[in-house]
Formats: sequence, C-alpha cells, structure tokens
Amino acid sequence: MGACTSKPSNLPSPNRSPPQPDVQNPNLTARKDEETGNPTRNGEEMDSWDGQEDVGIQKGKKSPFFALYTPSPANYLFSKKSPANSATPKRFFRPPPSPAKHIRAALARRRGRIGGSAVSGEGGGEEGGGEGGAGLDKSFGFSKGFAGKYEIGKEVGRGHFGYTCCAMSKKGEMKGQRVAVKVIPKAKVCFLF
Ligand SMILES: Nc1ncnc2c1ncn2[C@@H]1O[C@H](COP(=O)(O)OP(=O)(O)OP(=O)(O)O)[C@@H](O)[C@H]1O
Repeated sequence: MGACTSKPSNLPSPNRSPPQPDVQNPNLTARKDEETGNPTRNGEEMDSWDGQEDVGIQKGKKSPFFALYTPSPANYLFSKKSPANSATPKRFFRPPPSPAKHIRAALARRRGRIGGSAVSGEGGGEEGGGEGGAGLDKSFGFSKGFAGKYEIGKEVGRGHFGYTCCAMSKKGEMKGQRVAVKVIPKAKVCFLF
C-alpha cells in the first residue's frame, strides 16, 4: 500500500525480466553508450547499433583499392543477366500488298466486260461498259453487227471523250425508234488498258 507515483521505478518488477547477458560470451554485449548514445561493444564504439550496415556493405563487391566504393545499381541494367538486355522478339516485316496487283485485276475484269471493243451507247447518250458492272445490260455495246442493227445518222453533239450521233434502230424491240449513239474512239480510252 503506498502512494502512486508517475516516476518509473528502478526496482525490478516481478513481471519484467532483467536484461540477460549473452550466454555464449557474457563479456561481448552490445549496449548503448550512456554518455554519447552511440552503440558500443565492450566499450568500443560501433558503426551501427546492430551491425546491419556492416553486413550490407560486405554483401556488395568491394573494390580492393577504394574502401568506400560500392558498385552502382545501374550496373545491373547493363549486365548480361538483366532483362533489359534480353533479345527483343523478332518481328517479321511483311510488305503491304502491291496496289498494281489490285489495279491489274480491276482492269482485267473491265476488259472482260467490254470485250475489247470501243465504248458505245444509246438511250440518252449513256456510256456502255461503265464501272457500274452488276446491273449493266451487256447487250449494249459496239458489237460487230452494230452496223446491221443501227443506222448511224448525223452528229448531234460532242463531249470530252467522244461524240454523239443520232441513229435509227433496225431490229429488236427498239425497231424504228430514234436513239442516240455515243462513240468514243479507242485512242481516248486506251490509257485504261
Ligand atoms: N440523247 C441525246 N439527244 C440529243 N442530243 C444528245 C443526246 N445525248 C447527248 N447529246 C448531245 O451530245 C453532247 C455530248 O453529249 P455527251 O453525253 O457526250 O456529253 P459529255 O458527257 O459531256 O461528254 P463526255 O462524257 O465525253 O465528257 C451533248 O451536249 C448533247 O448536245
């Protein structure tokens, strides 16, 4: 029974165990110097309290000439074991397809559609063998029997590529009707082939 004081008691507490000296070598004990606060071992001042810095320096490669030399961590980047030096996976360059091939295919299709003849048309001056393709009536065109089907009349007009003539149909459903035939010289369209 006694007064409670805030000052720590130096008396050993039954719950607190006293500091135990090293069992192997009781003389080798590390403790803080009471005056300087620096870690000491048997009275000699230590570099660090528990010697962790010593272990860290000794792990790195020390230069035999410079005691304080520590290898740069950048050396890891240039070492052979570095993943930065691992070979980049090879990329196989594939050149783009030649546009000439595409153009040649389009021209071949067009050539097959026109059949190598000069372009001609009728019915309001529409050109036969245009690029429409799918729904185009291929019965139009400047066929070998054109002279037998139509009687070419006088020229009614001119455009950039050819001229338009008035004609009379001789055969078929259009027999007896006047039509317009647009004639384009081969020389004007030969650059397409
Ligand atoms: N069905 C038609 N009836 C009467 N005249 C026409 C007819 N079609 C064309 N023409 C006349 O022929 C001229 C030329 O017509 P075309 O269709 O060849 O002109 P364009 O399309 O400008 O020519 P291009 O396509 O060669 O540049 C027109 O200006 C017009 O006077």
